[in-house]
Amino acid sequence: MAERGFVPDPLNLNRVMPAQGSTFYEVCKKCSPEQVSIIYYFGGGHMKLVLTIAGSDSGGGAGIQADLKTFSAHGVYGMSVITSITAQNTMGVLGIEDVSPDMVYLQMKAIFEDLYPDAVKIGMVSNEDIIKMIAKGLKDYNVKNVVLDPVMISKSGSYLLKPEAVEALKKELISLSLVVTPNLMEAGELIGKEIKNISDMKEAAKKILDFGAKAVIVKGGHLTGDALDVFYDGKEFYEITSERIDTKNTHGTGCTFSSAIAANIALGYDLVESIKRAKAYITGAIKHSLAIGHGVGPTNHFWNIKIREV
Ligand SMILES: Nc1ncnc2c1ncn2[C@@H]1O[C@H](COP(=O)(O)OP(=O)(O)OP(=O)(O)O)[C@@H](O)[C@H]1O
Ligand SMILES: Cc1ncc(COP(=O)(O)O)c(N)n1
Repeated sequence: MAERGFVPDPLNLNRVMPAQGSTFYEVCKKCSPEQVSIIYYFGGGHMKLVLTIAGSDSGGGAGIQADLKTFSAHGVYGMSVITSITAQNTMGVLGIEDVSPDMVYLQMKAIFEDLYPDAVKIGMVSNEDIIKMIAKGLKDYNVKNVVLDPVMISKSGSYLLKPEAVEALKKELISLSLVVTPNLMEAGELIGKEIKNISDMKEAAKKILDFGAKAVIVKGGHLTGDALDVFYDGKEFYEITSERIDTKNTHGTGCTFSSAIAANIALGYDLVESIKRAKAYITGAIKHSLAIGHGVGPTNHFWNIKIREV
């Protein structure tokens, strides 16, 4: 059944695709979270572009790999600036090798001078020199719509940001961001106080906003009870909640959530709506997470896309 320029998926896979030549693109508003909810636009030339500046996770569950999968699951065109290469799997991080700051800048130049993104997500930034170079790139190319995930320590306990670089992250990147997405520990590091409850989360959001971000969402994934995140934009607090899913397979949740926010911003949703959509997406990705590997398995980035029944 064709509607508003869309035709049914020719493979009859319960997915809707745009009619040839259509310029219409949107995420399906009618679909329930359990249904196929992405409509792909294949008309060419109209895809939104989203960039991730982050570390590579060889295991594919977090970092650049999670970000690009998330972008694809939202029907946006994904690009990457790699800051560090990690040798990593579901059990831990075996090693980290940082990319040189000059090479980080060159990747940014290559992208911004040709494929200017509609939104940018920043994840693992590793050290002070890389942070300064990213800040320079964002200023040189007047980059807006930055979603900053201040990644510090992996779930498996490895430092992904050198502890002495926390100040540089605060000083150089937060003020260039549309929204910052710390988890409890990261919010605590940024404000120098342990975060234990919702009232602490609100206090942290306020203080981080004072560092110059336009908005902050403090994620409560590591609390108990419902998975409650606190959003603050300087005017209002929103508590964005979902059921807590009982699974150990949560590798890359933060990366996936922040990338989904960036993808939704690129698609044209306002910040609060982008966060609500990203929350629905990460909740589904955790619900359908993958019990692969021997440790903390990854989320399922394509849970909402029915590709083929097997
Ligand atoms: N078990 C869970 N059930 C439902 N939602 C969850 C669960 N764990 C995390 N979340 C949600 O996932 C999103 C990411 O939060 P989380 O606190 O896990 O980020 P993070 O610690 O930065 O992730 P990462 O360690 O992968 O960087 C938030 O919206 C959070 O509420
Ligand atoms: C390259 C990279 N970036 C981010 C994370 C955080 O993800 P998690 O906390 O789930 O390990 C990671 N492990 N690796």
